[in-house]
Amino acid sequence: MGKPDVDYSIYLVTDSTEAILGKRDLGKVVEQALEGGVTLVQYRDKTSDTGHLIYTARTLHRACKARNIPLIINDRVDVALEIDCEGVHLGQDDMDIASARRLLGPSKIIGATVSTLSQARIAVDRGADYLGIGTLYATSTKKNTKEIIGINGIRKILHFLSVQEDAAAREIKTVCIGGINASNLQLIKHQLYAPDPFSQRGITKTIDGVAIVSAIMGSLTPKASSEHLTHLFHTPPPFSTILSPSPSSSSSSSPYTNKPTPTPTTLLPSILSVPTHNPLSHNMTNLVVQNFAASIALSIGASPIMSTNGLEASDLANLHGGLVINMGTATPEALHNHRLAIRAYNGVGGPIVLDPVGAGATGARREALGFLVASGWFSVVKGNESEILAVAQASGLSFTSSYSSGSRISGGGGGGGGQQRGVDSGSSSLSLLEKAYIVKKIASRERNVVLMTGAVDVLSDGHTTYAVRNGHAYLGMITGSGCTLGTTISAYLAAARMDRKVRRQSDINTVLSTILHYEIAAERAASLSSVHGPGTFVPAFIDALYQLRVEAVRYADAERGAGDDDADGDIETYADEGCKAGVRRYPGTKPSLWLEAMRVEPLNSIPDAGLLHEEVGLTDMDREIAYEVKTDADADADADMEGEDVPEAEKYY
Ligand SMILES: Cc1ncc(COP(=O)(O)OP(=O)(O)O)c(N)n1
Ligand SMILES: Cc1nc(C(=O)O)sc1CCOP(=O)(O)O
Repeated sequence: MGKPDVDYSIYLVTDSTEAILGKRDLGKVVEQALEGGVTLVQYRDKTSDTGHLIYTARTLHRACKARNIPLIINDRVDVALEIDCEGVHLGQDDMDIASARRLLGPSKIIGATVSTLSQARIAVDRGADYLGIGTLYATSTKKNTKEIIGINGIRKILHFLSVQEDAAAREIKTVCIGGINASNLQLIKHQLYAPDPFSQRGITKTIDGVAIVSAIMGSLTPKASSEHLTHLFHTPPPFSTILSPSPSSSSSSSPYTNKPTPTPTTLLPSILSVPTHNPLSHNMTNLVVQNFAASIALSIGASPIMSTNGLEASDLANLHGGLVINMGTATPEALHNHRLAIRAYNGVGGPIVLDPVGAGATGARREALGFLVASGWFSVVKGNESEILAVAQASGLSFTSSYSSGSRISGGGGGGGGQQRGVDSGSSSLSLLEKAYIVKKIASRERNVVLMTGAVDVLSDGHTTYAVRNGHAYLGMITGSGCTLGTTISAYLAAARMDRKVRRQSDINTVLSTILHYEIAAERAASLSSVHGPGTFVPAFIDALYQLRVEAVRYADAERGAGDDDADGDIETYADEGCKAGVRRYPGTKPSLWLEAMRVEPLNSIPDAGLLHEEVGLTDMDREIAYEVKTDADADADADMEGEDVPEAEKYY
């Protein structure tokens, strides 16, 4: 008999302990889970004697066979042989795979637990059919787990398998295990699909399924729980619905070809969407910039709310706004609130901007970043060079520079290897291509937009990468210009999702529009004769943000043919006193628009030439992230952030 074609998607691993099963009958619970759609069952019983194991295994096998679902026996090759079920699952301390294969023959399924690259390699070589990779997150179901490897540990093993020469490694099935439940399944699946823009194949391995114990066996309604988990596995999370490309589309034609360079015409709709929809910009930002951020949001046509209370985040998330999480002055309590808000916005698909202020400065901040990254998904991550390098590390990436110093440039170090001192950006020793490579690699892995700010901003969504040369040095001399760019991006993303014309465009174009609005406003403000330095720059900058927004509305109106200052529609709404002042000062907006001042360079070919070194072992950060998730009880932020000793943040652009 040939090996069955196995669907690994929802892999039920049973548990007979009272803590999970209670007084219920194992067979009945498994029956209900089968009704709910689990696709594979493993009988795992660590305490019963052999007679009982065989008796129970037979009962379960009957139930599974009735639904054409394979039954796997944990640890015990003898029991599997005796009842002639479909296979076994073997841990590192169990019978070795090659011996099991000899006993069971080629038609049986053999799974192996792995938590390291070498274990994965050996399991493939010895003929395993699938790998149970774990422990993903710590779980009370199994207290003696050997190593909590977190998302990054699983990513490394998947990546390792995908770059092996042999098809056996590349094609072996994989599930992950440990702490998986309905609240994290979609995020896990999303995070473990990590296309590699620099891989010849364009796409790297992802998991074929999730192995679950307590979320089904401990449920009072195993059928409903299995149905729900099945649904979640096959449904993209709310936050990813506008992402592209899908895994299938990426394999046929390369998704990494760059789109045409944006033009004022293509960017204008997203500029207009903010005043049109007046989106909410929900700021969980640092103490230093709250006032400034609110003023900036108002000036671009958004509606700011500076709520740091996680308990009201779900109400706010339902108002279709955008959230900014800014770590500038994060405390343990703030992190706890951030996690609540991240979950609320992810739950409804609302955009979130992460501004990891000062993430490279201290261990506490790196931990905080790990905590946030493990809490959910961010539409955009923006930061200066050292902050983005810290994000790379939290994402399990480390880089070796071959262009500049030849040194290791993994996360947290400022300026190509030095320690970030404050939260200011410091100097850089990375070349533009190195920055582009790093930004593209993270964006591709996280499937979001990553923006590294600096004299030249670099942004990428993993497919398209741009360098933006607009802006003015005064932005780097005032407090909060980086933070308030985050606020501006949140409003733009929210407006894009509310706008029929912009909704389908990729987030990178929305972020690009935001940067251009922001930085061309800075250029304009700085050029005024009334501006003598950073002090006079600030009010002029707020004015200019406002004026550019008004001019864009007028320009669009003129383009549509209305042409006069008293036109109806959008123009009527925004033609207030300040608007008229703006127009008097900058007449002749038709037919040209300030967007024509954009200095955007598409970075079409970023070489792979040894820029990246992906670590093969687990980093301390991986363990930290895994630890943060394991304690998931939401009260855990407190202890983790003890010892925060960084002065209140001043964020320089
Ligand atoms: C799918 C899957 N993956 C991993 C395990 C763990 O197996 P093992 O290492 O043998 O540990 P115990 O289950 O025996 O505690 C598994 N059972 N299933
Ligand atoms: C059986 C098992 N093996 C693990 C490993 O890491 O090898 S973790 C685990 C228990 C998973 O239980 P739950 O889904 O309730 O978290």
